[in-house]
Amino acid sequence: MIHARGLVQTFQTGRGKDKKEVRAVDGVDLDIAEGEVVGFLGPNGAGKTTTLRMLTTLLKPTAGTATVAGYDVVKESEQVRRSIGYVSQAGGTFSGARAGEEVMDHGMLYGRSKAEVQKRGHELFDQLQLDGLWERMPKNMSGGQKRRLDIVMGLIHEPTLVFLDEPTTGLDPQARANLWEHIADLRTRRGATVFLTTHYLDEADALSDRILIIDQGRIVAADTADNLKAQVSGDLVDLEVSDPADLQRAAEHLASIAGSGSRDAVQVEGNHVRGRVQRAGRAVPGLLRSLDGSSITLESIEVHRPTLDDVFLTLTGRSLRDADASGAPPEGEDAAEEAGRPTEGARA
Ligand SMILES: Nc1ncnc2c1ncn2[C@@H]1O[C@H](COP(=O)(O)OP(=O)(O)OP(=O)(O)O)[C@@H](O)[C@H]1O
Repeated sequence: MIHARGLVQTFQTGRGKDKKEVRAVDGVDLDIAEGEVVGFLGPNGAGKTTTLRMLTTLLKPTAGTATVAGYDVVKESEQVRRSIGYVSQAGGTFSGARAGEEVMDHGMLYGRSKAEVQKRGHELFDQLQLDGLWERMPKNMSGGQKRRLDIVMGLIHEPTLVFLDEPTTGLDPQARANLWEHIADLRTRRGATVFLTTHYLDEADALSDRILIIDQGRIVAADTADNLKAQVSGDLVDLEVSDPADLQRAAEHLASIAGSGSRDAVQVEGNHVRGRVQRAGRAVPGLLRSLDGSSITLESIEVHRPTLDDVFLTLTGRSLRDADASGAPPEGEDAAEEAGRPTEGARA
């Protein structure tokens, strides 16, 4: 469904001697099969949107090739646009018509009959909790309602390949949960292929069959959430020691079952000692006995299964939450080769 080889996108930023080149996407290979839901995860500025814009034909690659639904993104961009649904991060601008009319126009643009679009449009309004808003002007909708209308527009022509750029950003928790259900449904009921970017770890985890992690323009991991988590060595054991004088001794006990067994495998912070332990569920009872035997008392003990953030930390040495590409130039400067962005409001 989606295949890319060596995709690169560079942007020129700054002027005169401050001029520099940003490699927003730096050699991305992708293979996404029909019916897969793939989560594209990475910190701000990692290159997610830029990759998506190349795949949806909005930006011409600086180098590399990609086919989407069997069509070349550069040579057959029109066919690519006809074959996909796209919900951009920024959302669309609307013409000033009522929401229902916008949806009707958009669906009919794709050659669907009026009756079909009307039926599907009302269904989507219902499913995305926009019921009663068919006659409302988008400009009089709340941010969350407008976001959901963007999603209706991206899905109205029943595409079997859907690109969603941070679909749930700006939605309240209930609308978010509702949209998750809808995305899961796209695959199970309609057999659609979904490629979604997100920086919400829980979202990627809950929805995706497979997760691609991008950092600084490069894919650093591609696997199921479970397999990625299995790469992180062990569960995090967090001991809170009652008496700070016992911290170093507690650290030695934890180190004896953690990672390489060396004292470096554990960290001390405040009253806490933390380290990664293989199969903590089995190792912890013995640890508690040995701490007890040394008269070290604990306030608490917690065991955390690895998260996708731990995966990112293991791969890059940074936490996904703090890994925003600092020092990156502001977006929108001197965009290179904007490849014929469709008219405002039109979604491919
Ligand atoms: N038009 C542009 N001109 C200059 N630099 C750009 C442009 N668009 C993106 N960049 C830079 O390219 C890098 C990748 O940006 P991109 O928007 O693809 O990241 P992202 O992973 O989607 O981030 P976010 O989660 O914040 O949307 C960033 O350093 C960004 O500042």
